[in-house]
Amino acid sequence: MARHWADFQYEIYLNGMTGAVPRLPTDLSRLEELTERRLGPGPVGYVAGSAGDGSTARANRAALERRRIVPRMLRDVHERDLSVEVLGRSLPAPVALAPVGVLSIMHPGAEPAAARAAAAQGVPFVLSSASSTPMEEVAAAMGDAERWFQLYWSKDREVARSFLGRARAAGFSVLVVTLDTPLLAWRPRDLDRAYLPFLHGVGTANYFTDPAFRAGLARPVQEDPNAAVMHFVNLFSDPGNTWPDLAFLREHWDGPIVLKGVLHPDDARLAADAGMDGVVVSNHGGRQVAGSVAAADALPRVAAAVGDRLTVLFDSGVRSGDDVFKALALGARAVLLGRPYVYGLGLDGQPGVEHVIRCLLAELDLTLALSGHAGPATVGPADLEETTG
Ligand SMILES: Cc1cc2nc3c(=O)[nH]c(=O)nc-3n(C[C@H](O)[C@H](O)[C@H](O)COP(=O)(O)O)c2cc1C
Ligand SMILES: O=C(O)C(=O)c1ccccc1
Repeated sequence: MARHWADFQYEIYLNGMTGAVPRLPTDLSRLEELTERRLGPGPVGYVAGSAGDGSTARANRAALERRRIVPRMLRDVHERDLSVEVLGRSLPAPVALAPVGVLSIMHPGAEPAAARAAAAQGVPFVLSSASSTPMEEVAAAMGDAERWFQLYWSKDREVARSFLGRARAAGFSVLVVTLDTPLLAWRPRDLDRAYLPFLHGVGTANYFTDPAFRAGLARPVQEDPNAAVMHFVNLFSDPGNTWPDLAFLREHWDGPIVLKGVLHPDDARLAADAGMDGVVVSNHGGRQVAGSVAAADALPRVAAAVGDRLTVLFDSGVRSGDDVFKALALGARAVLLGRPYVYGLGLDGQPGVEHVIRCLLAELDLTLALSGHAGPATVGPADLEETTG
């Protein structure tokens, strides 16, 4: 049975008959400001911050806003089904929650709260390597709901291998390997406050619980936490990796592998040549390369290059159902939702994340219907026009 996402709209109006209004805004682009007002600028600064002067994050929005939907009429949109096949799994809608580290800075419920929300709504949760909760605990909070694991590919191969084994054992099905963060970028908002969450021991839970990581420490984590943090910072990522190194991942992961942070069509082709299953077209929400191409501008080029060989996913700048529609039209099979769900978590824990997912998908359902589509399959480049102004 297809889920009727748009019913959330009537649910809200019906609840209004008894005087209730939603606890959070239904325009998700308003969440950032509200979160900052309620939580203060500190944690929100880390989440909202970007590389350089923030122009890449703005370019992500501009590239989506520049494209406008051209709705079609009289196409029978009475019965709709938003489900899609992605990497061999059937998803109820073309959306998953993006990997976001250090969620405990936003809410004490952290990753388990967000993961429960994703599970309750049936959308996949992608757990970050840099989560503030060990992956086994997050998995336990999710039952058998769909979960994917994001790998920060450690310099210590034994740690990377150990993470893959643990993730597999904990029921994570798809591996998302992030390529755009061999180093953390120049992020003035964090630099000006001299704030890096790891130095406060946040975002290291998977490492500190890992036998291979602990084997590299001279003394146990509890005895010398500062040394453990420094060890984490040193091995967290490996700027020395090159394309042939992907063979290591294929060897140690028997499910689908998706490369996150691909923007150039030639890199997408190299991913396909290396036997990968998919790519996430993403500039990390503008947090890595200042001045980078907007993700939505890169998307159609990557889709044209490898759309027939790889599953193309997208993130960076998605704030509404119509943004999801546009990403599908530009060639994405599904999108990852980033900052909006993190603000939902900060404002209201698990219910806040569920609110965000339900708003996004209700709006997508309505956008599809009002544009003449009964589901994602019929959406394509002809549904958009690009404005110049
Ligand atoms: C606070 C924060 C932490 C993030 N941590 C990770 C991470 O651990 N791994 C990863 O692959 N991407 C990480 N990302 C990037 C997201 O997965 C995603 O690419 C990005 O949020 C999309 O941009 P948007 O939020 O503007 O839509 C992080 C993003 C934010 C905002
Ligand atoms: O802040 C980020 O964007 C990010 O990707 C990250 C990297 C390491 C740990 C936590 C988050």
